[in-house]
Amino acid sequence: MAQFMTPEKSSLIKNITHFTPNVNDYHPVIIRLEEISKVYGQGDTVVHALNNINLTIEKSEYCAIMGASGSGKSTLMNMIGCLDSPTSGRYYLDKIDVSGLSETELATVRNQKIGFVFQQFHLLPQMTALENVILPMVYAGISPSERRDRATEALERVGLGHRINNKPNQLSGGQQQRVAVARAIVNQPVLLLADEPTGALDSQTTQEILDLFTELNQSGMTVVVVTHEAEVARNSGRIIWFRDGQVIYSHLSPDELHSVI
Ligand SMILES: Nc1ncnc2c1ncn2[C@@H]1O[C@H](COP(=O)(O)OP(=O)(O)OP(=O)(O)O)[C@@H](O)[C@H]1O
Repeated sequence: MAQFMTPEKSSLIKNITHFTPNVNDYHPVIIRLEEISKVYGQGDTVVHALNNINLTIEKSEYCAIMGASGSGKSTLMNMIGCLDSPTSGRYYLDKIDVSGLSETELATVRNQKIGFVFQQFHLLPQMTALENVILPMVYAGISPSERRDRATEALERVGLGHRINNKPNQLSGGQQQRVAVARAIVNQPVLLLADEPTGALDSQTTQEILDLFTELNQSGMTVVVVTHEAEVARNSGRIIWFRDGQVIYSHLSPDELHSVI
């Protein structure tokens, strides 16, 4: 990734504290949360949205985060995605201690390390599929000629090589989510982080997106999906179950899910 960084971004990353890696580790830890808490409000209105979370996710794992409404899933997703900072605790993403980073540094880490997929796709309507996928590479400082090649390749990978010049309103919901996945993977992130990625899709299209996640995971991508849907969680290899801001089960298998819901 370093060759794609602008000099400013490269120096930012150099200043970030690194977690000491275990060189013999075949499954490097991509996400390590140590005693992470997130507290909103104070006094009578205090909410412990995350309460002393310890969690690790290794490279090439495919995890689903589940739990009742209000259990802390979105707060955790924001934390893992470097969109919010914890009240206390440490978070290491790909061995970088991100807990104490500034907004600018967090934005750089997000751009380089994480691909996001959201329920509502969040594509820019005036841009073509290709231009939408090119966008994160502009922020990453990649040369214009390389941007086009890589965006085309990413769209081909999600099965949309024939629709690269279509705008979002000329594509189905499933196709728009595929564009969003192409945009998420184009900077070769260490983590694909999806928040209710099939919430706006019908069951057939849901399966297509789940198959795409499986394929990406089988090629080595670490995938974390926040979901309410058992069907989506069962597609993963490991389910993390939340209740009241705490991890109740950290390693449920898809077969064990029926005993919890
Ligand atoms: N900005 C905020 N200010 C105050 N309380 C908040 C804030 N954001 C979340 N909370 C509270 O933190 C707790 C966890 O919320 P969170 O949104 O993480 O849950 P969730 O599991 O994602 O819920 P849902 O499935 O309904 O999206 C809830 O009690 C919520 O009301």
